[in-house]
Amino acid sequence: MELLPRPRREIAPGAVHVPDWLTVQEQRDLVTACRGWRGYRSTRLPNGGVMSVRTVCLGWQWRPYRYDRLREDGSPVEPFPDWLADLGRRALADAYGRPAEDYEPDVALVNYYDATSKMGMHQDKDEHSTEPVVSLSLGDTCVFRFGNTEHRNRPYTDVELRSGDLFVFGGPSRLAFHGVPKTLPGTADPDLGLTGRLNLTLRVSGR
Ligand SMILES: O=C(O)CCC(=O)C(=O)O
Ligand SMILES: [Fe+2]
Repeated sequence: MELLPRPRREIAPGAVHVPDWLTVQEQRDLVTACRGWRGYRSTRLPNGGVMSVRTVCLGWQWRPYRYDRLREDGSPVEPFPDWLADLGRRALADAYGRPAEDYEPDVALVNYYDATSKMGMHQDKDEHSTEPVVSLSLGDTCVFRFGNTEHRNRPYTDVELRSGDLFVFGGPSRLAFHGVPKTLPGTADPDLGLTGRLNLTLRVSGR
């Protein structure tokens, strides 16, 4: 039960957290869409590591560290739907308080976190574009660590991202290191019908 409204907050220049941005119905619809996308899998990294999140890409396949037309098994990538680009424009406009008609995201990473998944500190730097990243969270709350553009260590700010929250990072924060040190299992509203956490990041590939 939400008691205190959480304010919109600029975490760093160009990095804005907008709590409770999605309505409950929009969250349900997004969960349904996420269930429809096929091929969630743990990404294997060139250093031999395997990510603990399971990911499906839309529009372009992220194959660390580049975007590709095809998935690893040669199958086609799920299309990036027009409605998701519309949602991205609305998100950007609300986060920055300015029109965003020219924002044209063409790739999304949809990450599923189970109770033990995390994501290490990294930069989203495989896009050939300086356009912002739009992040939408569903299900379990997580600790989202938003750092600086220099390195993966302090200073950083830990932000709780809950279901329905929007986070946008662009401008001077576009290449800030960020990660998810943990989720808080069991915090999702049972009515959402999602065990764990989903995060969508909308990006402009620049391809
Ligand atoms: O799950 C999140 O909130 C962040 C995901 C992320 O940083 C990414 O997909 O690059
Ligand atoms: Fe990222």
